[in-house]
Amino acid sequence: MEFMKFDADKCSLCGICVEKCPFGALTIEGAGIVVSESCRMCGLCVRNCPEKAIQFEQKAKAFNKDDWKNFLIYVEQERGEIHPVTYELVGEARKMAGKVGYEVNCVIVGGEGTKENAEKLLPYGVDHVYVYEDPGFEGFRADCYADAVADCIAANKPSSVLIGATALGRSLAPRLSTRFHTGLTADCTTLDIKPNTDMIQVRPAFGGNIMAQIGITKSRPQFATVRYKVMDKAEVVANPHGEVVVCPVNEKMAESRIKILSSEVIDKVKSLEEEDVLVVAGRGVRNEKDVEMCRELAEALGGQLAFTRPMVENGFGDTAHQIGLSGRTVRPKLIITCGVSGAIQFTSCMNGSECIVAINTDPQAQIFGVADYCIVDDLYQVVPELTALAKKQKED
Ligand SMILES: Cc1cc2nc3c(=O)[nH]c(=O)nc-3n(C[C@H](O)[C@H](O)[C@H](O)COP(=O)(O)OP(=O)(O)OC[C@H]3O[C@@H](n4cnc5c(N)ncnc54)[C@H](O)[C@@H]3O)c2cc1C
Repeated sequence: MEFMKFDADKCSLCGICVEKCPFGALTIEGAGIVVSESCRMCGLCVRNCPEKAIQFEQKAKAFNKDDWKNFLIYVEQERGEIHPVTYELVGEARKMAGKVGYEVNCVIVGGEGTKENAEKLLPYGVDHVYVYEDPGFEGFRADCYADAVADCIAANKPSSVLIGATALGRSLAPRLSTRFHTGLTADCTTLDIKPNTDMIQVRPAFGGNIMAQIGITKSRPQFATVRYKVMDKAEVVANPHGEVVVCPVNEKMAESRIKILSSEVIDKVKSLEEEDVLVVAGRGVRNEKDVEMCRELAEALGGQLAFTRPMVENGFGDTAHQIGLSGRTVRPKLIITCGVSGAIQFTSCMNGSECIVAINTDPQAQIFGVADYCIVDDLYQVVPELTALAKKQKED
């Protein structure tokens, strides 16, 4: 551990630090103390050392970027299935890896069935999938999952680690970047790589007013989380060449301080990102009753209703159904916008949709710049007609 300093002359190898460490991060090896990535810098060893032989070292040691190579992607599992954001991360990593000659590797942690899931990644051109499978990893717990991924990072020294910006990913990524005393850029929307292997990480900042380019230039690995549905999914390759590597799991690694007393599977509601058809109500929709008119169209098409930000702010919908920089990014097969002007904060998060239909009375509305079908008309005429057509088609 780069930030802990041991004074071998003062250390009597009494073992008190090893005993006091709540994370099992210290071991006596030979004539010295070795600190692993499990160290959380809690300082208990420093406080308890009778010889004052341990100190925090504030300044980072010189490091060589060339010692850290390749991409590592954290593979999230959700009820035994690989989260689809993983394939998007693989796709993006493969593009960047091609520019600097890196491998694209993955790490997957979980209980029974994890190795089988690991095999599913090989057709997408992944070089190695490191598997940490143990009954102790059944169900996500941030502490022991972080131990396993940290073990993989320490063993393989990746230059960049990509994690989905999901609820679990957002819990795991900062824990890992803190352990390795390096940077994390959360919620990236674009990634690229320079010839010197520094990633160019772009994300909205200051509430979406600017797109910031962030670089982690003085440490490795570079951690980034990426929102689901922002990047293209990896394509299957013609000649997969990768391999699954089963990594040893010791008892300590799979041990969590979080005990799951009971769990209940709740009916999964499709998120906006997973939906194939979306109807968006913008400020051209005047009141609650008219919002229901748009909902009826969404339901007739077998999809969901979404909103622009002003509509959420006015209480017509919840934030989980808001599209845009301060909401969700979506790429459905069909999106119909009703009374939406097409501000950049909205369009930048839906312009990857396969088919965009826009209804707006203003022929100059910006939304028509990204739409495949432009309906310059009153939504109060068009929406009921579309709903009637969709219902009729269902019946036929
Ligand atoms: C930092 C920041 C972050 C933001 N994040 C988001 C975000 O995440 N999501 C988001 O949506 N916005 C966001 N915004 C706000 C964004 O800039 C726009 O203000 C917003 O998207 C506009 O919403 P709107 O299109 O519903 O309303 P308006 O811009 O008011 O557009 C209403 C449209 O309806 C049309 N219309 C009116 N009546 C009818 C009718 N009868 N039939 C057909 N068309 C009609 C009008 O011609 C008009 O074009 C953000 C802004 C900032 C500064």
